[in-house]
This record gives sequence, C-alpha cells and structure tokens, in this order.
Amino acid sequence: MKLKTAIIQMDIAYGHPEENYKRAEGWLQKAANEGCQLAVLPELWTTGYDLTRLDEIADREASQTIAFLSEQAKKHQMHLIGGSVANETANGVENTLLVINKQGELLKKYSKLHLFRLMEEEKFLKAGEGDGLFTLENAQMAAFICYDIRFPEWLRKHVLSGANVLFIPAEWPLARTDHWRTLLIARAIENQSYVVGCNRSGEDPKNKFAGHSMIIDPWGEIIAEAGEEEELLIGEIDLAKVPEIRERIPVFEDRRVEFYR
Ligand SMILES: NC(=O)CCC(=O)C(=O)O
Repeated sequence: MKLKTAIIQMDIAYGHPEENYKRAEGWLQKAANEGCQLAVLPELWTTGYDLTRLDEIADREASQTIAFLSEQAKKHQMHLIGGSVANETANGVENTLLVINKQGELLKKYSKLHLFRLMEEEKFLKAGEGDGLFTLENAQMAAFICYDIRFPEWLRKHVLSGANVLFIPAEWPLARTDHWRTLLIARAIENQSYVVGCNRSGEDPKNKFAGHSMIIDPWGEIIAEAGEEEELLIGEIDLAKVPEIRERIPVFEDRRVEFYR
C-alpha cells in the first residue's frame, strides 16, 4: 500500500484559533490539489504555545477542531493526522492529537505523554495516559507529539504492538534543529519504520521554530525534507518497504529481551 502524504509545515498565528483554521483550510486545499491521500498538521496548531490564555482559547473536548477536520477530511477524501490542539477536558487542558479518516470519523485521540518543561507545559497542561496506536487503510500506525521522540522506549512499545508508520507533529525550536533531525532518523532506523515528522515554521514571543519536517523510510533514508520556511512537503509512504528492510537486517528476530526487559 502506498500513501501520498502531505506534511503541512505552516506558521501558526499565536493565540488565534480562527485565523489558524483559515490557514489550515488553505493548506489542506493545496494538499488535495496535489492528489495527497493523507495530510499531517503540526503540534498545537490552533493556538501555538499561548499557554497563559488557555482558559479563553483551548478547545473544549477538541470539539471545534474535530468538526473542522472531519469536514475537511470528507471534502477532500483525505486521511488527517490532525496535529494536536489544546484540548480542555474535565481533567484539565491536554495537548491532544487527533486522527480522522477520509470518511470524517475520529479514529484516535492521543494526549502528549511527556510534558516539556523548557516550554512550561507542566505548568499549564495535563499529561496524557493513553497510547498512540491506530489503524488506517488496514495498516497499524502510531502517533506521538514532539518531545515524546526523546523517549525511544515509548515508540518501541508501539512498534512491538505492530505499528510501522510513526507520526510526530511538533513545535520544535530552531535552537535544537540537530536534535530534531537526528532523533527522527534514529527512531526510523532503530524501529525499521516510517517516521513522518511535521514541525511548524515561524516564531512566537519565545522561540523561533526549526521547520525541517521530514519523511524518513525504514532504512533511515530521507524521502522528503523541508527547509525552515512554510512549505507543503510531499512524499510517498510505501508499506512494502517495511518487511523488505526487516528481512535485510532482522533486528526484531535478533532481540535478546531476557537481558534487557
Ligand atoms: N514542543 C516540544 O515538545 C518541544 C520539544 C523540544 O524542543 C525538545 O528539545 O525536546
């Protein structure tokens, strides 16, 4: 199965959800015009990191964003890894990723497991407690959010459950571009899986962001990589490559878990 995939490396209007819905609508139209079957949005794309105003701008139960993405998915017949949003729940505000299929159905909500202190997430957000697994087009996939990629054991747990396409929406600062690129490539090589990292571009009052979204194949080869600026990045995910690579180097057969359980 092959999936023509669009990464929407957009700039985000700080604290302005209505403006960001408009921007995302424009980018999704462009992805549809290019014949993409799946599109990925960045982390916290409706609000950016305007965390001190979450009481005004968070999306209650992510309902407005789910309605928006569902309509867009149906209109363009495109699966959406709908980035993440500030999701106001009874538990507090979570940083929640949404997966919507092309029929407009919500397949998955995943709330960021590891909160990132350098951007004060722990002061304003509640950490999630669920996994990132979902099935799309009969293939098992998983999604994570930004800082989560620094925890290889978390991604590996999903790969051992069968996921072999790993999506990572992010707001990763320019100051650590090398970490972003290196960690994404490493996660692809060690898990012999596709890695699709969707970062934002632009800046907010505290950070300039790296861009450099990437699609990396299970051998670790970069299929597509964006620059720092806004861009619609397109590449193909070919699931047949996964068993091919796992046969070439049978890492999963060679594990000796009795020594490192
Ligand atoms: N939004 C984030 O989780 C940023 C993570 C990050 O910058 C890092 O270095 O890790």
